[in-house]
Amino acid sequence: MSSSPVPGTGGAASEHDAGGGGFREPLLANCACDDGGFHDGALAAVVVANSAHGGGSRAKEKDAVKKAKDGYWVDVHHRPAVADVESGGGDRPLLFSNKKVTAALLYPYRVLILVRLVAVILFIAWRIKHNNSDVMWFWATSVVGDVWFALSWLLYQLPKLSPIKRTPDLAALRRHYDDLPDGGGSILPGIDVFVTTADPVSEPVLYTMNCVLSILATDYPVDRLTCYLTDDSGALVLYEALVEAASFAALWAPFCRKHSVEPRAPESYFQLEGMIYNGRSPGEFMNDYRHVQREYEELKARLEMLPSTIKERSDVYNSMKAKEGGAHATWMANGTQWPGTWIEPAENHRKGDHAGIVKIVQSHPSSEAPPPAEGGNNNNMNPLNFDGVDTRVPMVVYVSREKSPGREHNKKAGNLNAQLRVSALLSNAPFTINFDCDHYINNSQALRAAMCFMLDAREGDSTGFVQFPQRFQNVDPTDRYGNHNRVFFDGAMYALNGLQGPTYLGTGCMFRRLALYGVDPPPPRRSSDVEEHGHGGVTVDIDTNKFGNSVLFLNSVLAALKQERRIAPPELDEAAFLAEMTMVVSSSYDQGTDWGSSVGYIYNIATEDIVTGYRIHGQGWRSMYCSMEREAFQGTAPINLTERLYQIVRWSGGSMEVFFSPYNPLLSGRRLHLLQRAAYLNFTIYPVTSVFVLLYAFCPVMWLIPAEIIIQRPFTSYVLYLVGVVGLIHTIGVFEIKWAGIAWNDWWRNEQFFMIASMSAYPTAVLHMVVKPITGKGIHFRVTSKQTTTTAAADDDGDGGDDRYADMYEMRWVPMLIPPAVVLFSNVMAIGVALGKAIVYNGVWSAVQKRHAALGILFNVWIMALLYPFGLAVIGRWSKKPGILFVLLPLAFVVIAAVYIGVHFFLVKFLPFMVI
Ligand SMILES: O=c1ccn([C@@H]2O[C@H](COP(=O)(O)OP(=O)(O)O[C@H]3O[C@H](CO)[C@@H](O)[C@H](O)[C@H]3O)[C@@H](O)[C@H]2O)c(=O)[nH]1
Ligand SMILES: [Mn+2]
Repeated sequence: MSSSPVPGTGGAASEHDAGGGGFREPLLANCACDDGGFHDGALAAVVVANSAHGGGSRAKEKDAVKKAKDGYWVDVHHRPAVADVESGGGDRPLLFSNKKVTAALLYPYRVLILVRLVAVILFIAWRIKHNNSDVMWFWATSVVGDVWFALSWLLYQLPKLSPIKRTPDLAALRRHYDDLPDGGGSILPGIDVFVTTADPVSEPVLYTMNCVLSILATDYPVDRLTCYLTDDSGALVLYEALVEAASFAALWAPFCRKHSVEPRAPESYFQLEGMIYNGRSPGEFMNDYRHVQREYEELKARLEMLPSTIKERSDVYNSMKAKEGGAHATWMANGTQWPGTWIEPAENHRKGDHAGIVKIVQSHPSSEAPPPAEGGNNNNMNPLNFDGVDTRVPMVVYVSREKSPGREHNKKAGNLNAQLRVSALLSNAPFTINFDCDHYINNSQALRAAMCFMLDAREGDSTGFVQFPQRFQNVDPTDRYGNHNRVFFDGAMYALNGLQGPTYLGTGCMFRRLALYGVDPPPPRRSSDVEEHGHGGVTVDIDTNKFGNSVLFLNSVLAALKQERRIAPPELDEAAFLAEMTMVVSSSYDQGTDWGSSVGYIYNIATEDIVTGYRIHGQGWRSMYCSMEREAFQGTAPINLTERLYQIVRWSGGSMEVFFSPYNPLLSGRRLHLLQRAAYLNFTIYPVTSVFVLLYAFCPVMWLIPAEIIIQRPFTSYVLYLVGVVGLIHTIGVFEIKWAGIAWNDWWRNEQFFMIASMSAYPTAVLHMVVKPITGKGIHFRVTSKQTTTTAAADDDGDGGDDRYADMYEMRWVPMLIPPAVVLFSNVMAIGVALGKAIVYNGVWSAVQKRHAALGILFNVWIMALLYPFGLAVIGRWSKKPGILFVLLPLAFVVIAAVYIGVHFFLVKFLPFMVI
């Protein structure tokens, strides 16, 4: 396919400008997600507000930012005739448009990269030539460090040379797949949606159910969608919560459809303050809204009560059965014992030791009464008027895989694989999408958007997965701990999008089922090939060694290869079918098969996401990064520094594990694009950089010793070179910020977090790798804490501020925090002492010495600036007052300088031989 840029002319209708039948503009103008409820006044204002934008100035501001962002991108024009012949796609539509960075921005960006490359080479050559240092071992190590920095920067930078942005064309998808002229309904393919949860305690049930509800109410044909929740703890609470959520969905989903509500996660929706009504029935909105909100409050109350409801019920049953003796079981509402974990743990009923469970919570809509004909459906169950609205709810399935003591369960990857197999038996949709339980669908068009990429005429068939950016809703406005990660999500990922595609990021990713099964992409079709269904031209061994011992599962793989779109469960003797489903989630199913290696999500690596994406790319599939005007998904991020760093340990350690695995990007992945390979290589080695960063960070200590120690002479040229190469990184950054459409703050936070992690999380991960051959233990997948301290820490400091970010001010000291603390402390000391020395030796120091001192201090200040968020974390709740460090630090410098001067003159007088 060839393409030519024609700036300024519109390409295919984009998600944003799709008119009429397409996606409407975001419904919400002003979504300050404050805790405040929805007052009647506000509600009235909503309905009246209509086009008079509630949050006018903010909306305008947003518009301006958006324009500025898009101003740096131009359409890549597609010449249909060429592509159609090449792809053999015949009548298949183009479903997305491409944009690339404008030449005016891209070329200077590339030139700067080249300039820096040259500068770095000159710098290293200069250092080697001037091997003159007061501490030679340090000199040698730092030269090695500089070479490493250079290589790792290259691996990081080269894949970013030609970023691409792609916008799904939802209107075209509707035209070609939904509103078919002959009234044939929708021909969209099925999607199996997976939600994983580790347990109901570390991952609040309310979040998980909101995730499920956002799926059940999303805009996709209900009979093509199945929602699976896999509970890795086998807890009855989660099963019953799912039952409750599915039944609430019967009200929630039609309400969302009728009033075009966004987002379709009720907790977030009911927190919205102002919105423009965009549905079809403004007159009925207020009444419906109040009714649904009341019902939702009741659902929440029931969810909260579940543990005690279950406990009380179980107590009653247990006392009834007391005479028969036996353990204290946990009982389901229907009077049978729960096969999973019990409140009072017992043999075969405790965490890590329980049976596999598959329960259909809500059956497939086809097995129920057909949707109401126009004007129908005003039954007693539903007091609202849902005339003409599809009131059906997609199929909902609860899964908990079997756990046995002494077996490796492979954490999230194992969980997802079990889900993949169960779904193959039940619905076998050709596409799957998975969510962490703390993420929800924020844009009800998101699944359709992903489908635009999967079904596109050009690259649809070779697209293995479609990844969306991860966005977070609970991060403080200053993003103190760099949770938004925009440099990664909007920089690195758009960059890869111009190569073979973004990496898999763990959540919000739609997969082609076959790509997950380890099947190769189909060979490019030529125009002479006839349009055929099925995965033509690829041979796959479908055997039990590869896929395991379930005949039904093997059949499902065959069906998937033929692209038979089964979505309703096969008709089979129910008992036998249940037995087979339980078998595919048994804890031994994977053993001796390719699950976890060449089939499914990959095992034994803490970042199952990166490596699974790598495996799929290595087979030649491509992936797509899907950006939407209204964020597709939202999730939560750890806003507590300790938690955040644990997460980084897992990511960086997991990434390095990839290097020492069969998925090493230097050696494997036969069909990887060269620069894509470079990017993956960078992912697997970047934490090593921290070893050298740490070394440099300790340099300021030299101020604390009496002698002047110069690590590289001539020192002035050295510092100037450093300023040059570091300065160039930031100049390149200025360009990158522009095309990535991010703020300077995002960039700076990223720099700061790289530094903080380089002193804590990354070296910890490196250490893990070093001792791994001895201990045999990999990086532990520790579930990221999601507990909100909002209620616990209710404003006890009386400052009246909101405590939404209470968790941010709590730092748990753990060993990995020692190095940054030492660096921070020695920097503060060093600056203070340097100040004292400058005063004491005023008039004694030569001009050169003064210059050296000034340059040294420059370095200290730089490190302090990078460590700023860490400094805030250290002072805990004091950091609520912005800018406090700017008072505290100078104070500390002055005190230290004074102490230094005092000690100095004391020594001069009494112990002259010890003068410092
Ligand atoms: O034994 C386990 C452990 C975790 N999970 C699930 O895995 C998901 C992610 O776990 P979390 O602790 O929230 O990890 P994060 O640090 O938030 O996850 C990021 O990093 C992970 C890789 O390290 C990716 O898998 C995630 O998608 C990505 O959001 C959650 O839904 C968990 O329920 C399980 O199902 N079983
Ligand atoms: Mn998470």
